[in-house]
Amino acid sequence: MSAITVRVPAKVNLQLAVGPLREDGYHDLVNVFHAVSLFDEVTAAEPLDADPSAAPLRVRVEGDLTGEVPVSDDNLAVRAARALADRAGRSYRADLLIRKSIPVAGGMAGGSADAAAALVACNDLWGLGLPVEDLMEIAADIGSDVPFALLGDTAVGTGRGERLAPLETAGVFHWVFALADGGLSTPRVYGECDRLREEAGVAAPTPAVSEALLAALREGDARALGQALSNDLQPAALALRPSLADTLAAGRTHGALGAIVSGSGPTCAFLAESAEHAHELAALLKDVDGCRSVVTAHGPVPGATVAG
Ligand SMILES: C[C@@](CO)(OP(=O)(O)O)[C@H](O)COP(=O)(O)OP(=O)(O)OC[C@H]1O[C@@H](n2ccc(N)nc2=O)[C@H](O)[C@@H]1O
Ligand SMILES: Nc1ncnc2c1ncn2[C@@H]1O[C@H](COP(=O)(O)OP(=O)(O)O)[C@@H](O)[C@H]1O
Repeated sequence: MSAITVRVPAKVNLQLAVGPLREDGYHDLVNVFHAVSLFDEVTAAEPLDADPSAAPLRVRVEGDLTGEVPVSDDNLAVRAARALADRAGRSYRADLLIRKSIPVAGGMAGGSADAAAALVACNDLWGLGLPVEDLMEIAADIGSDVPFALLGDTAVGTGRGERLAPLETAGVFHWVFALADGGLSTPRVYGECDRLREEAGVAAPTPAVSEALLAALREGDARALGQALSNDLQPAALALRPSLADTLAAGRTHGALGAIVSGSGPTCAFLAESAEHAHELAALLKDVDGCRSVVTAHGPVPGATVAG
């Protein structure tokens, strides 16, 4: 096969419990990931030119507002492909094309998604046949959120978020995402979370999964899920981007079952009662100040998958 395309979802964090800062610079987490139907696509193709002096891995990015995405070796998809080639012990070549719909630096793990998609696409293109367990290991070295983009659906991540256990869920949940202008840096938001805790004299709690959240997921109870959503990074994201408080308030006023910053933000996630309610809510939210655009999506959906 000379080109493989992989579709990979964004995530929203249903619970993000942030524990103490570890010596390695990461925080211990309980991170309940939920994959939603907002997708990037990554195509890995055999390079057409046979120039041996050309870079073995090249990347192009298409889509709106992709200015912040590096097209160098720093691109997470390139880093993932390189790590896979290193594991296979050979200098493989590929041209990667990323079609981005997931907001950049938006707290929806778009870069991690592209890395996971590149692993699946190159594993196939290069005929390596590595099992998903091996891809998971490589994924965790690229970033804490990358293993979940391989797995998809709904799962709880512990450690720095890379150790995953799938969660039982029932039914479909309907979401509205309010995308903001500009991104927020993940390390900066974690740093602000530590600073706010220090300022308030509050010790970081040991993270624990919410039983109410697990029950809501098991029962497919959107109303209970809306009540159980929580994000310890939200106060930090709001401190760095105060206008998000207005976006969240607008969603609640318009009847969202739950309103939360997605991960490190600045995307805000709203849980709706139905697909119809999600579309109504989206129409009402699109004129809120500071909101660049609004998209609807459902979850859970599978992780990185070769397109048919
Ligand atoms: C906050 C979350 C929630 O799912 O995602 P985003 O909302 O940014 O997408 C994740 O924890 C982001 O995971 P990811 O974006 O993969 O981060 P990594 O590359 O592993 O780490 C980037 C930086 O974030 C901080 N970091 C990340 C994970 C973690 N458990 N503790 C941390 O303190 C560290 O400063 C680290 O250097
Ligand atoms: N393929 C990629 N897509 C998006 N961002 C990337 C990618 N590769 C590297 N990056 C860098 O990673 C940063 C965070 O990206 P992203 O995963 O979109 O955000 P978040 O961590 O908030 O979910 C971006 O600002 C960008 O500089």
